[in-house]
Amino acid sequence: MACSPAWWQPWAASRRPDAPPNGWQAFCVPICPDDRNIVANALQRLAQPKQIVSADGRIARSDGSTADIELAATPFIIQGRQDTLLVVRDVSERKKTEQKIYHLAHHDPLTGLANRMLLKERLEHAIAHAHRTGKPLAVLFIDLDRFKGINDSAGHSTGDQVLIECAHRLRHCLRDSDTVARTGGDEFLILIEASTDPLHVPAVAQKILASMERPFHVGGKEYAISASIGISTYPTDGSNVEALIKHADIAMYRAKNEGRGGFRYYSAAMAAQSLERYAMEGALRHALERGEMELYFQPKVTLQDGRISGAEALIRWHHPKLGLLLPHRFIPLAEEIGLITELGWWAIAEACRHCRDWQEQHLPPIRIAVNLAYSQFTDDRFCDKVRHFLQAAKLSPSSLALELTETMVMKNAERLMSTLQQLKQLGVHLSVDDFGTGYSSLAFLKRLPVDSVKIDRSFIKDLPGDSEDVAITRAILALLHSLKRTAVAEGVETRAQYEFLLENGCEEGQGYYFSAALPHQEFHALLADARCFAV
Ligand SMILES: Nc1nc2c(ncn2[C@@H]2O[C@H](COP(=O)(O)O[C@H]3[C@@H](O)[C@H](n4cnc5c(=O)[nH]c(N)nc54)O[C@@H]3COP(=O)(O)O)[C@@H](O)[C@H]2O)c(=O)[nH]1
Repeated sequence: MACSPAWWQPWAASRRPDAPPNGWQAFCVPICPDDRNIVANALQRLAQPKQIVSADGRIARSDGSTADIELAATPFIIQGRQDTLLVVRDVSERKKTEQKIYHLAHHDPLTGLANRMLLKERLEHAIAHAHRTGKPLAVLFIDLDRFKGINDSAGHSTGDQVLIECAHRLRHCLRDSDTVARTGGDEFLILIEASTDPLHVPAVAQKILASMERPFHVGGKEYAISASIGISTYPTDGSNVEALIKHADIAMYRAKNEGRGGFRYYSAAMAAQSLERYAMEGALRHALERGEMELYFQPKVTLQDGRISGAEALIRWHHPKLGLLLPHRFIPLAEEIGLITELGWWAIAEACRHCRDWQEQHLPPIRIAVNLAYSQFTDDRFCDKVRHFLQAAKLSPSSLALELTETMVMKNAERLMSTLQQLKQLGVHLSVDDFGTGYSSLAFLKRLPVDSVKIDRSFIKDLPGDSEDVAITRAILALLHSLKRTAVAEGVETRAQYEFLLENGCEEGQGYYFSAALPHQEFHALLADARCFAV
């Protein structure tokens, strides 16, 4: 066997044997010991005539590093004698590029975690292994709670830093043999293999939840999020990659719906509910274009004289199969799937149109109130859009009231303050809904440019019998009066409640004692009647 001098170069001239390299043993010297068998095995296949064989291996460089090589052996016959031409190429650069491409294709560029493709590959191997060994495995589907709020309020680069830190914390909660993947914006999948201890997976889930609840520090500011986790296990919850991921996802949705910051194992009952949810989602996406949404109107009454001062527009859905649905059956879903903004603008346009119609028919003038969703209100052009809808309906801004919950305002007070001020300048009436449930400070309430505050029905419910609610309601009324805000009591259901509120100076009330929410024709009739609710 004769080798060209180039074969020895990378390995080191100084280490070249004195005698010219000869024979298989000598040829193998530069090849890394671990790879010699691979090369030898490949060359043995040359025993088959006319066969070209190739093999990959590594050679040791003089500096201690290694180079990737590719060997191609071609048998040939010269003057009746069989020989072999062995061509060896340094393919280190090509290998590096291949590895780079593989890494890019299998990893998330932001966090460096595995991506969905790699997770699926590993899960497929893990399922095969679990099938052979009988050791179960678990898939954890993690979705961050309130992450979108960070992106919306602090910007995407802050959001990115939070995601990087999340990835770091997740890795710390797991063994090296487990796989953590980022599979979407704020979604992560984890593969836990060979979890024979039944307490191991819930313990990991708890550890992850605790680690996500620690505050995140970015750019000198502190951010709080939590995580919801769904868990599926092999073989109980599925026998293939798709089923296990889908079922962990369903369980995650359940964890989220049950209050966030927790984990749930998948169960077959969840699948049925999830099908129901998908059907509901599909129907909701078409409800507006199919004309299935309707606004109902509940009167607001001036307690002193019993006259209708306004109405709250409350959305209803005529579901083609389920009949008339109240907002709690579909508003949370509309929020989740991003449809709430469209529904919200439809409600504003529709409420303005009805209010203008009543004015044109010379009914007693009233102000129409519409509920806002948080995502709708955080739109930078919110005020311009409101102005546009008012102009389109030819309605004066003072005839429109917008209701925001206290929790909504507290979520991002500083950013929303400027929108509130713009709306105030426009002349729209602003009202804080569900007051008393959101822990806003008195100083904060004083700064809020709102006209009226609705006292949450939980304080009204047990009036006047419950001494604590009596004290709280009196305190809220005194506070609102000193801040010169109009007080509106929600959920007034009895005459005793009405009298208590009237005696304590509450200006307006809304509730079944006066009227439930009504379809627009019935509300029109009530208004035309110039009905006075005072007794
Ligand atoms: N973003 C949007 N949210 C909307 C819209 N329309 C409604 N909503 C939200 O749904 C919440 C519930 O509405 P609804 O089921 O219609 O309930 C309202 C009343 O029917 C109910 N109510 C009224 N009087 C009483 C009463 O005496 N007792 C009692 N137990 N319930 C009563 O309260 C709801 C109105 O309350 P509030 O808004 O707090 O004044 C609704 O609260 C909105 O959050 C929409 O278009 N967009």
